Amino acid sequence: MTLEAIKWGGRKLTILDQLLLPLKEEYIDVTSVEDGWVAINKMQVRGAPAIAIVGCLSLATELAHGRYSNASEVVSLVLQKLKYLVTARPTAVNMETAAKKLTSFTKNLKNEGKSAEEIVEEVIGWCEKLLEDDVTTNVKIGKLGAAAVLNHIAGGRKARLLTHCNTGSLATAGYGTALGVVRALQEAGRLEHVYCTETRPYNQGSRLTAFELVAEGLPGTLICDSAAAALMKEKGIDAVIVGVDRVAGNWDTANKIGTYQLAVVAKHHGIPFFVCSPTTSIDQTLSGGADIPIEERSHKEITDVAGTRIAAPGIACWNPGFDITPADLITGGVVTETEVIVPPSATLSKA
Ligand SMILES: CSC[C@H]1O[C@H](OP(=O)(O)O)[C@H](O)[C@@H]1O
Repeated sequence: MTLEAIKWGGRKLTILDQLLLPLKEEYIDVTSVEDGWVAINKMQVRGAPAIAIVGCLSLATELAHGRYSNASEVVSLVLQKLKYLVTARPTAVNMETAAKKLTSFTKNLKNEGKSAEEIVEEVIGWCEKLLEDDVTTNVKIGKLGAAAVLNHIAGGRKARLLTHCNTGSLATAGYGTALGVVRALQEAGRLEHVYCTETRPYNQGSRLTAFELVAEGLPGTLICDSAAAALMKEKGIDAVIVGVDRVAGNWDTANKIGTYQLAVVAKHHGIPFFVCSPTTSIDQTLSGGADIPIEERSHKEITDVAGTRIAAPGIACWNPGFDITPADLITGGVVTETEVIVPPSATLSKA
């Protein structure tokens, strides 16, 4: 069974409220672009592919339930709403990529002389396809990533992995990216164990990945973020595998805060480090990781636990949501739905 974080049926959108997991499984209605923006910004839905899908489907449901007098009205509404959705969270590029593609798709429809009703229908269809295509993309990433991991394991042994943050069914339309690779290894009978970090401060690992591992019967163990180096030294980890929020043209990669230190430690231990990236997360407009905008999140995520302040009053905080892993540390490669690319600067050898 895979968890369904995004439900689309009868032109209505409901999403699993990830702020309540794992204690409550509750779906909320998203009836407008404003609802979609808030759900993304508050992280009721999160994960780069899921952000784009929910953003676009929030537009689809709003369009489906509106009335328009002419094609120009629909087109300018679509363009304006897409610009707004891109502002909900800055680091993951997927919403921006989808907005660029849908903007030019919509403009073309008008140039072809389509009516308001036809444009509405085609835009809705485009958004629905984004949802459908994501699962297919993830399954391909899973297969390619599993084969790439197994290439580093001699003698038909099963894989022992470490993953960070949540990249599974909850972060995508289903199956997942890095967690899709874990799933593919399990399906092939080649997964021995997967360790997941708790992923402070939002705890995507302990709240979401652990929830998915338990729900799907995958052999998993939760560790503190600070146990990662000891784990690599003592538990015979074969590969570290993570998702991405944005990959720059030179393969520098933005992902959840803490990813960079895992890549440094993996390199020290001679463990291949993989990032799983749908091609929609690759931003060729940026030449390097320094150009990727990093989201800073509320200090409350560090100072408070479950609504109760635990940090010393008066302390200053710094809470970047993401960090940049330089291309030379991505020694296993960037796994997309079409290929595995090892950045030319990445070499796997023990420090
Ligand atoms: C499959 S993308 C998952 C991606 O989402 C994370 O960020 P957030 O939970 O803040 O949306 C993260 O960096 C993951 O790798």
